[in-house]
Amino acid sequence: MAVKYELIKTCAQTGARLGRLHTPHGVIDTPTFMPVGTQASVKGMSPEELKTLGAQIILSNTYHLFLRPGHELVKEAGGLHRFMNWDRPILTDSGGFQVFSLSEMRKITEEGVQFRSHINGDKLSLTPESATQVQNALGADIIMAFDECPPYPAEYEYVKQSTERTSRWAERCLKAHSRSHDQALFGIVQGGMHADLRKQSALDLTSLDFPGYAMGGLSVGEPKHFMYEMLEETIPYLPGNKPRYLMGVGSPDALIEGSIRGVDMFDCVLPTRIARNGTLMTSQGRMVVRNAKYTNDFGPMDPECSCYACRNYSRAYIRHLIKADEMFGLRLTTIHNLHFLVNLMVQVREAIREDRLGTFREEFFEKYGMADN
Ligand SMILES: O=c1nc[nH]c2cc3[nH]c(NCCN4CCCCC4)nc3cc12
Repeated sequence: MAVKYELIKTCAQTGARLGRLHTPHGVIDTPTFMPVGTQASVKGMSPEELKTLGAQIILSNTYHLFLRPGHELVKEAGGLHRFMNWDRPILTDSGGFQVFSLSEMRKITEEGVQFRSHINGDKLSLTPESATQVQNALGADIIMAFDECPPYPAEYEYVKQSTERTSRWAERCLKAHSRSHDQALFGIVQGGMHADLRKQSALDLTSLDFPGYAMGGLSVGEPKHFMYEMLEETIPYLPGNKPRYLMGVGSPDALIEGSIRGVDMFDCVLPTRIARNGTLMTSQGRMVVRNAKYTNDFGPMDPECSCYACRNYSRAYIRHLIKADEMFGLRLTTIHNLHFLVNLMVQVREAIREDRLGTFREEFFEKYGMADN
């Protein structure tokens, strides 16, 4: 098994676990946050800067790379690691979610999904087989089964049909997955906000014995407590010796709450996306550095932060760069936000090691201010 999960310990105070995920391109300490590099680049970041801030694995998107530049070109370049000069682990999402969140004119059948490219309107399709073959060509260490992420809200009957189809698609992905690479194919549990459908989906997928399991269909606009409830309804049916990946989740509160419930892997565009409009995650909560009140503030963005941006630049300078539309400003806010979440997971792992993640949660929320950001 080229990708192997090693459970180190479970937190005595919560259901969190400390682990290490071994992959062909290196080891990942879990729980982990994965920066998102949708089009084979974490926007504005060099691989060296990502390593300096502590990123151990990054995510890229099959949908985007399938549309542009095409998986054949990436394969010809020697695969995604070579193409983007990132020699650590990569995970690729399978494309189903992006088809529904980005493309026009979609048609979903048992075969797969037909859609129009959001770039040039070309009529395209993805199936469990083709999405798996594209990911085999891209060469990520961890690839995802092709699934449907039902919209929220959705009728129970629709979610039931969609979830059962996703289970059939998962089996087709396993059959299509070429074993010639050392890639691990993870299954994605669906089931909407319905405990019975979540349980059935987990049982269907674990019967196929994937090396890891994602929980999809969440972080789609539902209230956060629904998401946490669905984690509690799903995780008991997933094997303890395999990693659990909560897709699309990246606010500080959700990373802590998800870790407490036994999630090992997270990804989200949130830190990089809000950085590009000058919003920062700091130990004192969210801060909009382009706000006029920072015009003459010559202190660091976050006094408690040790990132390159906070050690070398002031709020006034970064505010100026953003107001002046200088690229460097957004690079600094991105460096900070990514470092903030990667470092938050360092603290979460430390708290698990010391059996005090419940206490850490209280202390963090006290300073950061409550959830939903
Ligand atoms: O069910 C899923 N299957 C495959 N990939 C997914 C990716 C997902 N990403 C999200 N949520 C992303 C939410 N994100 C929050 C910050 C702003 C942009 C949207 N849910 C997901 C579910 C899935």
